[in-house]
Amino acid sequence: MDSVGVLMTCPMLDYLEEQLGKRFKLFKLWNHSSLSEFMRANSNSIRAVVGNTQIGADANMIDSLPELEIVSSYSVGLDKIDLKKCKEKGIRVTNTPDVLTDDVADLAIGLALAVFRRISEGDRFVKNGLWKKTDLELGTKFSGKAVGIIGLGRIGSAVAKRAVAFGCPVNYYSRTEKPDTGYKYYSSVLDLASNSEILIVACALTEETYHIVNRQVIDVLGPKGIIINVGRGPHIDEPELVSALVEGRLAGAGFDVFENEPEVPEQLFGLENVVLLPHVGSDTVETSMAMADLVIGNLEAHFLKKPLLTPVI
Ligand SMILES: O=CC(=O)O
Repeated sequence: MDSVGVLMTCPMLDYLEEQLGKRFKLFKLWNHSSLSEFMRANSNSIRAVVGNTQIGADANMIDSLPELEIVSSYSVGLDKIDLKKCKEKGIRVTNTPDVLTDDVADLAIGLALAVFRRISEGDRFVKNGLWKKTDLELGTKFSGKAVGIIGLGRIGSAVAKRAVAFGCPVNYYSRTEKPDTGYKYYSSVLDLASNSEILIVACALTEETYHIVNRQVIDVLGPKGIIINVGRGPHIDEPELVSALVEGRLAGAGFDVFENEPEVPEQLFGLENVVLLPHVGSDTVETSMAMADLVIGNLEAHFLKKPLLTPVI
């Protein structure tokens, strides 16, 4: 397979780069300053693209690669891939589900705890020597709070399971009610928010879920409410969320994702009740390796004409 051209769109994991380099003819897009020159010279050799949450395969890229057969994404999210175009052109698509579910769900609960119990704030407080002068303000209990989950897929269900272990009643919104969950279903996000004390966004980003958390949702969650986002930045109307936090119309928030990563609204930097992470939901050693192995396994399966491990298309 070492003559098969595989294009990586941006740096991901050293292990993935090494392993792809051992098996395929690897092209690294970020090493080329002129995209058009790169495409002119190499587009006919590239049969696979490996993208991620930053750079996937948009319509432009797909159209520039006439020999493209497969997009193997180093992510579970597919929002950076033009799926419609892939379908039209018969290009296969794979992602990395399941292996990252636990990590993302762990992080959602971690962010909730960090916000409710002031963990990041307390860390800054101690490191800045403030403990000698005063006490950290009281936190808020997390156990038992009504948790509202947007999206009860793999990750949302794993978040729900963890929330139950904290004694939290679980509510959820999804397009359709899931049978036999034991959780309370709401067919509107607005109703979910008005019946929850913490809202956790865990759904896929699609046209329907863009800005699924808007001003109205924020307002019904109210000044005691907390929002956690481990989905995608564009799930939330970010300027509205920032205003709500700055004006005290929300109690706090924890974000792993933002609308224009790696840009983060600077108004959030001074807010102690907001915990910010650089999109690291699946970034553990164990999970990153497992994701890389899936990316490679899907490519190998495709070029050996075997069934894909985790096909999307
Ligand atoms: O955000 C992470 C992913 O989609 O894998």
